Amino acid sequence: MSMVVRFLNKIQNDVPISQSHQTHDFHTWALRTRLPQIRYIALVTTLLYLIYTVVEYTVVPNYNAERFFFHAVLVPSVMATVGILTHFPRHHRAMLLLLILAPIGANTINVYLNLSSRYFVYFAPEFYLSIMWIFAISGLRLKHAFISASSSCVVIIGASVMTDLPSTFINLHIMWLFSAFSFGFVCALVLERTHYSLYEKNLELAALASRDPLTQLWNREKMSQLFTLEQQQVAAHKQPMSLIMLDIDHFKAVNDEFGHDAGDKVLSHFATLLRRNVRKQDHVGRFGGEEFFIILPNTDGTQALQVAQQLQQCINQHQFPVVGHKSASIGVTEAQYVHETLSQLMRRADIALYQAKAQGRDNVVYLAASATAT
Ligand SMILES: Nc1nc2c(ncn2[C@@H]2O[C@H](COP(=O)(O)OP(=O)(O)OP(=O)(O)O)[C@@H](O)[C@H]2O)c(=O)[nH]1
Repeated sequence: MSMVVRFLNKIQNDVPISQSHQTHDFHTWALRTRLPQIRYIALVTTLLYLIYTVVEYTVVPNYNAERFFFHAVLVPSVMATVGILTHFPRHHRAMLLLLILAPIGANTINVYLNLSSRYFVYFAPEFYLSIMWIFAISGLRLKHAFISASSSCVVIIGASVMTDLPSTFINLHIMWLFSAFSFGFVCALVLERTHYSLYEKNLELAALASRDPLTQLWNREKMSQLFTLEQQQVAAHKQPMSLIMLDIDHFKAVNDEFGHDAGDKVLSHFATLLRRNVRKQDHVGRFGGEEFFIILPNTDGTQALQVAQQLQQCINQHQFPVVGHKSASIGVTEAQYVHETLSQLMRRADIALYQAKAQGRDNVVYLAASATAT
């Protein structure tokens, strides 16, 4: 079985998921999108089993309590539980386990109740429907559906060949099982691949929606989200957090003298320079125009001031395309308290930036929260 699972992993990874964490993210995302399907199919299956109980009562001459328990109580309650568990993310593993085991159980019950009875042919379609249900209807991902369907087939075929049913009938029965398995498998594979394309498109759209197209830095909305996430760390671990705001000096002159395209190139170079000279955990964004800002998690004001001074040095030493040397004015501040908003922090950094400009540009100014407190 492990070889088969490895094979399935390979097919899925050809999907083409390259990194394992991305595979994990995809399956988490895919499960979220399939939850309504799992919920409603579980509900419909529960109801159909109850109807089936009534029909079965009219078909089987010696209808007994055992049949009633399996088809009116056990299977419907398992499926109803699956449906209910879809509402509780903490229990999704248990839900999936039940969803994998339920069809194996239902098929084993069918084998137990009907295989040796002379009415077997009437009940055989349940096997074929069940295999299709596992792959194409249940909402299970390919690997889990494969485990559930192949285990069911082992039980069904194993029990069928041991009966004294005519071999021609057994051959036909296995043929139908094989057909249901093949159709179901292909259907689940195609569905999973389609899901993965959707997931990739989703990622692309999310990336487009969160980046500034010219510099590829985060845009303001994304910076806001990142700030909120970092704030949770600040609250949880009592870590400091700082903000740096940068504005290229006399940028209008670049556009006026060298044209808008040259201005764009300077902006892109400036963005790359910032990204390369901060830590991986820092978030660099473009505020619009020639203004940039950096969120520095786990960094106090003094450290942020040092980072800003290093950035100022890098900018001064850099030769920008077409225009050569450019400088920037920089405002620095530290978050004052846990619930300070990004706008409040930016306002303070902006005041510091304005002071840096007022002091003749190419300057770094640090503004403590207490300096603006009223
Ligand atoms: N090339 C280019 N220019 C832009 C872009 N966004 C804004 N600008 C220009 O950036 C310039 C900003 O100029 P100002 O705000 O007057 O400031 P400045 O000339 O940099 O002067 P100081 O900030 O006072 O040093 C304007 O000329 C805008 O047209 C952009 O995406 N590309």
